[in-house]
Amino acid sequence: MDKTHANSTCSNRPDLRGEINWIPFDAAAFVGSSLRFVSGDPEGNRFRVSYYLDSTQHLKAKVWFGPETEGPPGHAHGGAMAAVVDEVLGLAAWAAGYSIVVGNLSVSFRNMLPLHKVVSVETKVVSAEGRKIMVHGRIYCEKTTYAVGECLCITIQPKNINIR
Ligand SMILES: CCCCCCCCCC(=O)SCCNC(=O)CCNC(=O)[C@H](O)C(C)(C)COP(=O)(O)OP(=O)(O)OC[C@H]1O[C@@H](n2cnc3c(N)ncnc32)[C@H](O)[C@@H]1OP(=O)(O)O
Repeated sequence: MDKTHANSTCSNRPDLRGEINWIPFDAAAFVGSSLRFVSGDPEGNRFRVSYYLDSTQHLKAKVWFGPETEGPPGHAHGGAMAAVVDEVLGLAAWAAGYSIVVGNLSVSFRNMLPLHKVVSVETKVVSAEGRKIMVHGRIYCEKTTYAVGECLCITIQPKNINIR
């Protein structure tokens, strides 16, 4: 059997269902419909994304990396992984109640991510000091970590961002 078809959680099918105890999170209802770059095209060939909150209210995402995310042959572009980390970790801060933009993003690429793969993204708001909200996260599937991110978010006045 093709290894990539060996189990349903890492299959080639864009199965974006959440895991047990994850509840769907409607990002557009929360921050508006501007998040088109990563999660705005659920039928497209770049990314397909579903958001969830886990039982501890941490934001999670299931992400399919489609053929248009290609960088190295057959694998995701580092910028594609960074874009996912940027959106998901930034959104995690919003989901935790902070109106932010991302001020600084660090992404460490740990393994090449095959195209057509569904992976998970986990997030955790690790600190909030003044206007600085630090969010950590990771793109992974089962025991494989593809990228690790550290995202410094800076709070802004909600009136300074036009949510639509
Ligand atoms: C509805 C939207 C939903 C979005 C969901 C999230 C997903 C998308 C995530 C993104 O991609 S956001 C887009 C990419 N980010 C940007 O375009 C941000 C561009 N930068 C800015 O707009 C400003 O630089 C920023 C609002 C971040 C800060 O400007 P301010 O003038 O408001 O703050 P200031 O420069 O006074 O800094 C405030 C504090 O933050 C710190 N800081 C600001 N920018 C920083 C930075 N880049 N790195 C480290 N620290 C930074 C700064 O040192 C200072 O620390 P202290 O209070 O301790 O002195």
